[in-house]
Amino acid sequence: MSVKLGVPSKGRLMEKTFDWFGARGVSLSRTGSDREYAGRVDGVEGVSLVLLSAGEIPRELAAGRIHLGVTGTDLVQEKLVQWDQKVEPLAELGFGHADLIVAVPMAWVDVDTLDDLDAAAAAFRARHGHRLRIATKYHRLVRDYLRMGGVADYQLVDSQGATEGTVKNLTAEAIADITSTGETLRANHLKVLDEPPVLRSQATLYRARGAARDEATRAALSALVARLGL
Ligand SMILES: Nc1ncnc2c1ncn2[C@@H]1O[C@H](COP(=O)(O)OP(=O)(O)OP(=O)(O)O)[C@@H](O)[C@H]1O
Ligand SMILES: O=P(O)(O)OC[C@H]1O[C@H](OP(=O)(O)OP(=O)(O)O)[C@H](O)[C@@H]1O
Repeated sequence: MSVKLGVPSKGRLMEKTFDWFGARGVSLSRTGSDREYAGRVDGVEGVSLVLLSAGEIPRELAAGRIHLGVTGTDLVQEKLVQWDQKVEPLAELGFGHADLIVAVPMAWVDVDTLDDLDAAAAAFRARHGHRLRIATKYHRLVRDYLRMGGVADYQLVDSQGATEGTVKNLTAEAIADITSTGETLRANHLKVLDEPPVLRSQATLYRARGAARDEATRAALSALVARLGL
């Protein structure tokens, strides 16, 4: 069996991942038509490329269907319970940097910290009869962060995209999402809480723990990892 290397199939992470491997003598490329999710690996034996959504790579690693995978730290830590028992980070790749943050409307001049948010949430519930809504797709990470930060009286509402728009659309009062330049937040009149972020994320190469059970796959995996200088 060959080593299966999972790489994001499109978007911001794919090209930079190809560049990162290329700079280390391992050439990744897409084959076939623009729309065909097929690819090849040159420069090292016994490795095949699996093009996947970045969001699915954590699950594929945990299931052992791919041996190595590139995806964001945020997606691994959100999607895998006890992620460090399932995957091992081999290298931070130095791109795809983004912070997972909590943001509130700029107009909330009294809310800058988690303590302020907790007070605002209690006041909101007293006034409106329902809990303050925070829109996010990072349910697990955000719930843990708010619990540690002492924020109690809120509810998470699911948002799988365009999360910053939920406040304007009146489906949430606050959001928790990834930001890099901050432009999307500013354009939607939101400000980041003056606290450490929930998580600082970047693209990372992970190895599936417990994958590569046969000797040939283990040897090919070791050769690839050595070739990458890890
Ligand atoms: N603005 C940004 N700048 C840098 N990195 C970002 C930004 N937004 C998201 N990311 C990172 O890119 C990675 C992939 O996110 P993305 O939402 O594109 O994946 P996805 O949901 O699997 O996409 P798709 O399902 O459309 O393939 C995540 O790790 C995320 O942290
Ligand atoms: O700080 P910025 O540089 O403005 O980037 C942040 C935006 O980028 C991501 O969205 P993406 O483009 O992946 O679209 P999405 O809303 O569909 O997730 C993220 O969810 C933010 O909305």
